[in-house]
Amino acid sequence: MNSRLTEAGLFLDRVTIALDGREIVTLTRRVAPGAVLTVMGPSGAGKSTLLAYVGGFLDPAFTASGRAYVDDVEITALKPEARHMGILFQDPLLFPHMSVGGNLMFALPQEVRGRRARRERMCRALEGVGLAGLEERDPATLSGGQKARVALARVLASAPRALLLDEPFSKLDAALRAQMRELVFAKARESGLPVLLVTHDVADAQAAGGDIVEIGG
Ligand SMILES: Nc1ncnc2c1ncn2[C@@H]1O[C@H](COP(=O)(O)OP(=O)(O)OP(=O)(O)O)[C@@H](O)[C@H]1O
Repeated sequence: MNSRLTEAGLFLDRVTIALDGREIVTLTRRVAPGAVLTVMGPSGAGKSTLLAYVGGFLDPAFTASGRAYVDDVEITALKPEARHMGILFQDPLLFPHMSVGGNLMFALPQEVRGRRARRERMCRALEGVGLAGLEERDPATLSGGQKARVALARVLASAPRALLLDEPFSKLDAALRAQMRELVFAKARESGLPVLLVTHDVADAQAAGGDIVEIGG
């Protein structure tokens, strides 16, 4: 049954999402490890809805058919937490009552055992986004760019199998935005993570360098 699934990455097989009987998304795409599929289209077209489908948190108002796979494993019926998706939104959504390090520790997989190993993993994740030494900081004291990096480090620390990015750069100014997207795409390549990127910004799509899918319109 799985004979056609011979490649790693994210595979969306005849995914159709409908709202009130009307199809708003229909697509078949493969996203290779480290590659980015950019999802564009007008407001209300269904871009975030597609991410919700892949993440497993589609609102019951929608109906969906088709299948989703990560590394040849079907995830269509799995609960969100069993899909291991790394999700970034417009806002970094850091836990305000935890230090930067605490935010990362919280996201580490349970398989990373022992205080020392967990701390080491957390420090390495921070270092990986250029924020070594900031583990004790209160997130409220960070700049917007630093918060975005912590959010990325937290997602990467969770050992995701794919990244779902919903306008993650849109609140950053132009220079930071360019830096941040380069960092995200570099990390995705380094970790071999397929990426679904929702954006309105053509420059994001160009920087991503992968396929672009247009929804709606
Ligand atoms: N929970 C929900 N119940 C019913 N309809 C919804 C729900 N969430 C979204 N919608 C509708 O589904 C459609 C797709 O919404 P979605 O948020 O996916 O669009 P989008 O392309 O991401 O838009 P934007 O670019 O503005 O973020 C819209 O018509 C929206 O009004």
